[in-house]
Amino acid sequence: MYNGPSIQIENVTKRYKSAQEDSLSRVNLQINESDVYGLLGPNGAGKTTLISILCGIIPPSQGNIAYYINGTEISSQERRSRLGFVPQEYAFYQELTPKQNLDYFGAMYNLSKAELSVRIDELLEELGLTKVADKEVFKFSGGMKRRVNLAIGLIHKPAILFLDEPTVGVDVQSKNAIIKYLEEINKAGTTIVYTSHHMSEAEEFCNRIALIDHGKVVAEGGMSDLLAGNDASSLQDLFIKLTGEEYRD
Ligand SMILES: Nc1ncnc2c1ncn2[C@@H]1O[C@H](COP(=O)(O)OP(=O)(O)OP(=O)(O)O)[C@@H](O)[C@H]1O
Repeated sequence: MYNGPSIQIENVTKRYKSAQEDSLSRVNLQINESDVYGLLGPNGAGKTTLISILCGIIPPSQGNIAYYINGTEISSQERRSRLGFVPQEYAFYQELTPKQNLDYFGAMYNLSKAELSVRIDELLEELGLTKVADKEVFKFSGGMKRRVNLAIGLIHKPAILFLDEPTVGVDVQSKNAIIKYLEEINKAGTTIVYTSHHMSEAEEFCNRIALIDHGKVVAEGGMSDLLAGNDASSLQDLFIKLTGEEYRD
């Protein structure tokens, strides 16, 4: 399978309007097609800022990002249909059902009615939501809501999927189901970029990570190389070694 670069991030810097400091400073990273790539770091490190820039929600102040599929750079017009984003906040309408939500968000992409209907049934099935497909989402547990959020980000079968804390606030069963599903779509060819505060989850799930602190990349590489190179017994151990034990409130 081709495994060239999927995303090239060059010198990306972000300073929010009216901020005194950069939230990201000269970030350079390469993410490859087969990667499950973790953006990790303490509170306020710049993870959400970086993932929001990568999926095009906010612009960088400086720097450049290029996206590739099978070695060909994708144009800015194509990005919307090839990139997918699952935000930390719920991105759906609580008073609608999963089916209605997926219909609504699916209509924003150029899918035919028939294609959309097949895709919705497929996602509901794969994410264990078929039985509740016609119930309003506000009645759902945290885990079910997370799975609806995920289904919406995947409705157009993106080649590159960004997820900001996709398993926050869910029980072990839903967390397991979400990670297993993401592993499956990664094996089938989807590049995954994700942020998380769950170190054991990230250690198992990601093959590569960038550790970010105060807007800068402080470590980057393959999970096992990084652990061995820093004499760390676990990702949590590495994290504490490189970012310290002080609170980041
Ligand atoms: N809209 C904004 N305007 C000004 N500053 C912001 C804005 N959003 C984030 N910041 C600042 O940028 C820095 C990075 O924030 P960001 O949310 O990217 O961190 P994070 O690593 O995702 O943190 P967390 O783990 O708490 O979600 C922080 O200092 C934050 O206060």
